[in-house]
Amino acid sequence: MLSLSLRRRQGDFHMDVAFEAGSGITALYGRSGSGKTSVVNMVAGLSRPDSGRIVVDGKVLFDRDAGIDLPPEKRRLGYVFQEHRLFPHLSVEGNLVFGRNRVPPKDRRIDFDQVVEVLGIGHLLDRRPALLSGGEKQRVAIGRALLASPQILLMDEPLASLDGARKAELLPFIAALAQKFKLPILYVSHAMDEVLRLADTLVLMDGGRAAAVGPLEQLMSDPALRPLTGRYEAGAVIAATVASHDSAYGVTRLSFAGGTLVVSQAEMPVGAQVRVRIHARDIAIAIDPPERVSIRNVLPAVVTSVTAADSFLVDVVLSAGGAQLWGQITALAQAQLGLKPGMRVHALIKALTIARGDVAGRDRGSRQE
Ligand SMILES: Nc1ncnc2c1ncn2[C@@H]1O[C@H](COP(=O)(O)OP(=O)(O)OP(=O)(O)O)[C@@H](O)[C@H]1O
Repeated sequence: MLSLSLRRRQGDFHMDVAFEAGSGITALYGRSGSGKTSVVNMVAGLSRPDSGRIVVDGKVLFDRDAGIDLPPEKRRLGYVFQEHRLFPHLSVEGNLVFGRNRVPPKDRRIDFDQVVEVLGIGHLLDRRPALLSGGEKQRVAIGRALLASPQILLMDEPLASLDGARKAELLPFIAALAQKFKLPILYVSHAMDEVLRLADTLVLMDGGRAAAVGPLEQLMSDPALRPLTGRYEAGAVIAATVASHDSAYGVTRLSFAGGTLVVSQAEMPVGAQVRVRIHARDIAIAIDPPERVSIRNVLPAVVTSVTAADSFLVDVVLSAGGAQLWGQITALAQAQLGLKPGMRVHALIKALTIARGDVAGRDRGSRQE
């Protein structure tokens, strides 16, 4: 568990950040200049806060009042940067061994062979970094950081320098790390597709502050946070499990807290954990249960909040069995329906509007997308 509370003035910019990050992947998300890298650098010991405290798993890394400020090499952190920073004169194996040798044998808790296997780099061990693709280099850099048996892994835009295909190749490896090595990860990104795929917890950074911290599904489905999440299209994100495939009709059924969702057939095994993005504009709301309607997803729900987004649109947050859905209807529709918190309604979602890219695999046990 990472717990931090930090203040630092850098030029005109004031950082004043506090949050806690538990197990799994915690994403620091925010626009350029919001302070994401500054947080990671302070945790790593690469820059010094003016005041505050940083604790990882009960170990105090920095405490201004107590006069504690461990140097980077004593912090037991792994750091993966945007660019790989591998040693060019060493082979892949040499780079990995370098990482492992940074810690005395008694403190090594991450197995060399397992790292090689999880990252799929066994066939590259003899090669020099210059002969690797961008994605392969980054996998080796991750392996080197892991083998130093860190208490937490810091990843600062590790995919930013890769093209779309390499990025897609690396995402499942990163998703597998936190679980396979029981290692919390602090992951900096300004790319929402990465964050959706990876993050358990989201820290929304804004102007040097952690403006909101919480489970990703909750923060993404909150219209009030739209100024921070909203460069991305409005909508909810729900956690679900692949329940069945129906090849005859080309559909997949996903089960989630609020019932079953039918989507176009997904290439994922039954039982896989997924995250589904449902765009606010694709939710229609009916007060009475609709009959003989083409829409397959009709979910009973309760209205949680109704807020005008602008003069034309109204945001309606719904709870479907505890899962939060976010719909947008016109102000005209709201004038006729008169939705209020507590009302029982039916959320209608066209299966067609949930595109393949909206269903992201979360099955960290496999390397499948
Ligand atoms: N050493 C420094 N001295 C003065 N100002 C700095 C220093 N380092 C960063 N800043 C400023 O602090 C602010 C936060 O920078 P930071 O790099 O943490 O943002 P970021 O959210 O990681 O941005 P990006 O997504 O562009 O990498 C910026 O306004 C930046 O110009």
